[in-house]
Amino acid sequence: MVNSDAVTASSPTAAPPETAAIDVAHLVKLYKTTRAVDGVTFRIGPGSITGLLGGNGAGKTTTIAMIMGLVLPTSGRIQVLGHPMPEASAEVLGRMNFESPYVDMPMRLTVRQNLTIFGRLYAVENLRERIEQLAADLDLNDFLDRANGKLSAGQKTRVALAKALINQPELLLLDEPTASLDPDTADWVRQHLANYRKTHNATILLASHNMLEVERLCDRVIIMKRGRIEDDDSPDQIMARYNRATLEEVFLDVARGRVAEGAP
Ligand SMILES: Nc1ncnc2c1ncn2[C@@H]1O[C@H](COP(=O)(O)OP(=O)(O)OP(=O)(O)O)[C@@H](O)[C@H]1O
Repeated sequence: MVNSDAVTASSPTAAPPETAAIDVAHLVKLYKTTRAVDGVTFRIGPGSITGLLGGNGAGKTTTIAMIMGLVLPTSGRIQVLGHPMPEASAEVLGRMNFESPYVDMPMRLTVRQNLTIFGRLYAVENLRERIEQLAADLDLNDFLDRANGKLSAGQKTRVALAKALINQPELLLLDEPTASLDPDTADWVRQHLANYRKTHNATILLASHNMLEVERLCDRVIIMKRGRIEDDDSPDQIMARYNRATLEEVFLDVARGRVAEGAP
């Protein structure tokens, strides 16, 4: 159960710009005997890009799903844009959005129809123009009137990103945003996300298996292993601590149980 008293008790009286975009404390999710998330605490400032790294089953998707309010935590508390989740989801959901390759959009509807439905759900103003803008930005025009089910995996990923940006969210949660994209398109999507963050002062939390992506895009990296946070710092600091030149090498160290220098 989410402890809303704890939220009230620890809420800072600071001015809104200092309110964390995401603030989670002692988050736990149990699936029967599996501790998918096992006591996770972090705070993410507005306007930052944070990467969630970890091997298969580390708890990244579950963490993101709880922040979105899609999965209820077993215990712990979550605040998003200064509001407790999932209690205040009505106030918050319109200001955030997410993308996951595991959540498909209706297959028979065209890309334009799908974006129209999501745009209406988010009460987007001037929706037709917004869809045209996204189609131009994300290069969707060649298949805007094709059924979603007839797109390639990479095209679907771009459509999913358009859906995630339709309401110009302040907070964007991305689960492997460049999965199944070719290197050129993936690089271009990363550039788009970096620009979006800059122009909208948006906060982005992304789960990724692409270490280079995280190195290039993220100010901060949270490494998860078996539902817990194993490390949390800037990519440079983490690489320095493990005495490694790339995050990929750090990832292998963590996966194989090697310990960082100076670790407790
Ligand atoms: N709905 C569910 N029911 C039961 N167990 C689940 C469920 N969802 C996730 N799990 C389990 O919780 C753990 C964490 O899964 P999660 O999907 O959060 O990991 P992940 O870090 O996103 O992994 P991946 O990189 O493979 O996507 C895994 O052991 C998984 O099997």
